[in-house]
Amino acid sequence: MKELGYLNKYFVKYKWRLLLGVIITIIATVFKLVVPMKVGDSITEVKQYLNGTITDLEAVKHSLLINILLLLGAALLSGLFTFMMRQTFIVVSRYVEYDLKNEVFKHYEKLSLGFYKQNRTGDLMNRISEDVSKVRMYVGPALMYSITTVTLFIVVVTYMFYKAPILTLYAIAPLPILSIAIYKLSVLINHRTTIVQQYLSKLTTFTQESFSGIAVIKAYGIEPRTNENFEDLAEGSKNKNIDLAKVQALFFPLMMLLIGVSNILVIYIGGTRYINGQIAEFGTIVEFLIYVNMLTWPVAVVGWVTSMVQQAEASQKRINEFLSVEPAIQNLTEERTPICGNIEFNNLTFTYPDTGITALNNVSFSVKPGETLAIVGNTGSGKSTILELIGRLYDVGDGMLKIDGNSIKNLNLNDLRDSMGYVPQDAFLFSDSIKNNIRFGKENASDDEVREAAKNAAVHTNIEGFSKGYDTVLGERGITLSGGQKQRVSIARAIIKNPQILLFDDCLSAVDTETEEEILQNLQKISANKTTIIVSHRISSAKNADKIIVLEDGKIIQQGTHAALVAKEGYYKELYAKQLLEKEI
Ligand SMILES: Nc1ncnc2c1ncn2[C@@H]1O[C@H](COP(=O)(O)OP(=O)(O)OP(=O)(O)O)[C@@H](O)[C@H]1O
Repeated sequence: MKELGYLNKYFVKYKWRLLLGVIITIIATVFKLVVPMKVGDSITEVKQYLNGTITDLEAVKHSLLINILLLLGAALLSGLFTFMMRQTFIVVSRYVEYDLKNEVFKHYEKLSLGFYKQNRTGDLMNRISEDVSKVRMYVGPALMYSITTVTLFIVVVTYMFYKAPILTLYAIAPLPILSIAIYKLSVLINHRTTIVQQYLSKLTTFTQESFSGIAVIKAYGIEPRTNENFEDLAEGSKNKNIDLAKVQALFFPLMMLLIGVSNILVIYIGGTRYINGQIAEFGTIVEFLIYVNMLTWPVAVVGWVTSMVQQAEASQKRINEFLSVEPAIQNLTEERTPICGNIEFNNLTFTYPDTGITALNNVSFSVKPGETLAIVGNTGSGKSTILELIGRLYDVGDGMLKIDGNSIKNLNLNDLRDSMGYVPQDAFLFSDSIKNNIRFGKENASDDEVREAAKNAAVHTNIEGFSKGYDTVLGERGITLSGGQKQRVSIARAIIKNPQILLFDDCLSAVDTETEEEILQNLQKISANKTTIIVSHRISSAKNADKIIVLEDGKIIQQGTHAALVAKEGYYKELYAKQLLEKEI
């Protein structure tokens, strides 16, 4: 229960509703008690009439009618309060589920990229959905059934003891066995359910991957092999489901068996004691039969609830594990720090903490507002790492990377990120309209602003070509954009933000050279007093930059303007010559 203690704050938050739930549960239980009492009374009266103890038939009939009305009233009220009880406990559990999901999601968002690399997306999703659902079972049904059981036990068993103590002992004797048996069975069911879920998750992942990669599967003609793999997984899943069904099928027969034993005991012991005159009223036997049946479910539930709580504890432990992860990147100042865009790398060496790869080695350069810096170099030479560090997606040692003369860590993280328009290497667009994807950079942008940004990113004409224009929906159920179109929508998203620093990570690679030229010219106008950094493999993207740096294995091997670099022997000149040749061919 240590881990579940985390939820106490939610119990405090919803204390009044929960208290109301407890009161309603007690009232519902008291009304439940009236039903067997009146049945017992009615049987006793009929028996007394048959014995001749009572002779007035009309009085018996009248009394029976009153009992029936009371019984009906009590049953209705008990039903109404049971309904209200569910409305309080189950509704509170849904509120807690909602709060917890939001809390976990917000925390996930704060965590840095390293966390996402260390943990699988499936795991993250499971903790926010499956695990939170299991925790809800503790807050809702487990709590509700525990309170019902305790109240019912206190009220019913006390009354039973008052009526016939020895018979009560015999009647409730098999109930602990029932509770333990159900607990054991629930543990088994939960264990097998977990296995079934694991198989289901494998099956879902396989299906999802197969359909995402359907083009590759068809192109390679491997449908039969894929079918076989699917069949194997489905076969495994089926067998595990059958295993689960076997133990689930035991649940009710086991309950029935133990209720049967209690019933037999009540009839036998009750009958004998009535004959011996140790029980005054015949109706008590019938009344006890109803009580035993009433107690069975709550007692069975003790076992079920125990395993539910165990599962919730395990799930909360998993949730707490992630909630206790501190974001590696912390905002160290609440003070506002507007950004001008003076970027300075000073003998910076950076090693990725998780892989130990040194991506940058003693790198120094600077770039001012109004300037464009181009970074070229082989794949894996550290170009993207430079942009990630400027965006503070990773932290560097103190003082190595300065913006506007301050160490990047001393800047307000929100101001820093607000001042940036970052276009990553793999353009990621959301399953939403093109308009909203561009607006992502500026939430309240007008249609005209969206259009203007798209024009500057040279994608306006393409978008107009779609029948629904800017309202065209992208993603799984929408249209698929070409690689170049995606890159340009992603550029429009950065442009519309009108940031002080523009970071383009090889985001023109899928665009033809003419369009590239058009975009670069537009960018020159837009970024007149902004700091722009363009990472590229193409000289055409770099040639107009104010400064160019060439990276190799994390080190700057050349720097200068295009004119200066083509005049010197080295990587840049070779690349230029090669790309010029390719263009001519
Ligand atoms: N998130 C990361 N975690 C660990 N190592 C990384 C990470 N990103 C990149 N690396 C490693 O750092 C080195 C530099 O990578 P980087 O992405 O900066 O190169 P790049 O020049 O941008 O390459 P490309 O042109 O292929 O995009 C590579 O060896 C890469 O494997």
